[in-house]
Amino acid sequence: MATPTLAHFKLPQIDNEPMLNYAPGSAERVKIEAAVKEMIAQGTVEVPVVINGEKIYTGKTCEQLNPSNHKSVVAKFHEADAALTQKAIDGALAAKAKWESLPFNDRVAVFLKAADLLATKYRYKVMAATMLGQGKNIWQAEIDAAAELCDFLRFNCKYAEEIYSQQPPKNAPGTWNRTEFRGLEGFVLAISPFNFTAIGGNLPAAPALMGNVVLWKPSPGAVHSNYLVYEILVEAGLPAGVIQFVPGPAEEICGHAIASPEFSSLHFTGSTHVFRKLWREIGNNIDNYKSYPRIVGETGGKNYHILHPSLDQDGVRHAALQTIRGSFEYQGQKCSACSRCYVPASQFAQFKKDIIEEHAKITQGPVEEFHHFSGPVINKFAFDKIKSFIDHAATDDDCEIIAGGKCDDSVGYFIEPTVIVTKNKFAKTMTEEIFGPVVTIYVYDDADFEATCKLVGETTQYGLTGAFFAKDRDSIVQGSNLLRNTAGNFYINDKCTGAVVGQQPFGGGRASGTNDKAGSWSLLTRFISTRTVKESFVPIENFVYPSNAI
Ligand SMILES: NC(=O)c1ccc[n+]([C@@H]2O[C@H](COP(=O)([O-])OP(=O)(O)OC[C@H]3O[C@@H](n4cnc5c(N)ncnc54)[C@H](O)[C@@H]3O)[C@@H](O)[C@H]2O)c1
Ligand SMILES: N[C@@H](CCC=O)C(=O)O
Repeated sequence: MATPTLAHFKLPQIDNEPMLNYAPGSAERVKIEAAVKEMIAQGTVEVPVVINGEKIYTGKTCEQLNPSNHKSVVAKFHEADAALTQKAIDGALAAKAKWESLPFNDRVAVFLKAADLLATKYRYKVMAATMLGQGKNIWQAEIDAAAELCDFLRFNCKYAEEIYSQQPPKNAPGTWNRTEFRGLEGFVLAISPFNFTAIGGNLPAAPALMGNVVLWKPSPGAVHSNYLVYEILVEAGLPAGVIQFVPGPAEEICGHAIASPEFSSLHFTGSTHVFRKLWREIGNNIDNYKSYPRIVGETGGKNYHILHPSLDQDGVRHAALQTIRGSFEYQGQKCSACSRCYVPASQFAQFKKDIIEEHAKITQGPVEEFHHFSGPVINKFAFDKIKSFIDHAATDDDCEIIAGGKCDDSVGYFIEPTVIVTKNKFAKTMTEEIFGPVVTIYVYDDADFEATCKLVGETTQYGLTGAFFAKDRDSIVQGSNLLRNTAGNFYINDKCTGAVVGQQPFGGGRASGTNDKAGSWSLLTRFISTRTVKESFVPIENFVYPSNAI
């Protein structure tokens, strides 16, 4: 039965999800503490593969460990394989026609409802899973699993509505022109990282909202929280098959999906080398696809803070505090985390003193000791990798560790927030992505500000985020111009992390990604294939034109 269109519906007002503050004794603090305790008491959770609404327990399982205490298994998840991936593709394609023909308001309602369920009924549960599974403290879990994910789900609806309202401005007499924003033919493959529950949710949800069907391969480091998000979408009314939840071996699942002629798009967030590998696989398979696949990927970074010589004492202190936050929040495991810092020689003594004094106030420990600013890194692989950077700096004559540097994986994967000062502008820790709580400072001559801006752009292959601290407007304009192509998200007198959906659309260029800007309308345009429709109302009477008259 055709669906009648009986009105143009207006979306509810879309605003950022208000962030709660979780001060000790507050109502929300009591609730999150209770949710964490309940989740610990519940023990290991079993997570299935979900295909066409069916929960599949394959029996081939993998464990997600609690990074604060690696003896504790957060989740045992069942793994899909190539055969199940094919079943997921077939099921998704079968679900597509009904899903994309659902009226826009009904599609939107699923995601708005999911956001409301997350903000209320499931807020503390998803936060607790993000804390215990991904090693976030309360505040980091709130800004990710509650606020950012609600914002993605809601703002996507607003942006989709704006896209749908873009119609041809002109119609010749007797005709009517329209634009349809179709989903892509085939299916989208969404591959998500461990570090943001919100990104996990957005990678499949954004294309699904635009009428696509999606295979979601979550990160093994975030399976529990991601599965809860999946269940919320289902409770909100997402039809079976529209998003297929397929955890398991990345190469087997993703390789099979990318080899399918029906593969229409990659929506990826993760490391640069994995994205490049996938891009190559897609390129190698180009003759077999029904359509040219859309490749969307947000990847690594080597983000910077740079201080201008114009800063006064307050400005330097502000930059030092923002550097502590930008480098060490969530143990530096944000793609946007500050990892290198350029300080003029005239300000270095004060900056160093401020950094060391503030660093001494950082406490670190398991996430269920709720007051800690710093927690564990995600797993043994990350621990060993980050430690190797610190070990390298410890033996490098050009480098001095001025704060932190200790690593302990006896119970959880703890790495002290570490500050290195280097004389080598191309030191290993100035050039390579570490993805951990390590920041390296390079001191430049005040007279070399312009050259240092050039250096910022030439030191790494990345271009994700950067922050510039300066006092007067002329310096701000100068720095902003010189640093234009070094970052997709550029901050003036603020830290280089903490982008908010609806406020700072997020993404970078160069090796940091395709810069399609998560949390904006432009990302959504990657998952649509427009159809232009012209309708004529009046029959023609002759095929010749006046100019053909003799
Ligand atoms: N630019 C951004 O917006 C952004 C946001 C978050 C994280 N990141 C980046 O993500 C990285 C950290 O996340 P991570 O450790 O989860 O990244 P990762 O690249 O190790 O994993 C990301 C996803 O890719 C999958 N994967 C790994 N190898 C694969 C393969 N061979 N084929 C197919 N899939 C494969 C993983 O299982 C996971 O689901 C960092 O580099 C960080 O900068 C970027
Ligand atoms: N919204 C986040 C994105 C981080 C990616 O890992 C930030 O800017 O901190």
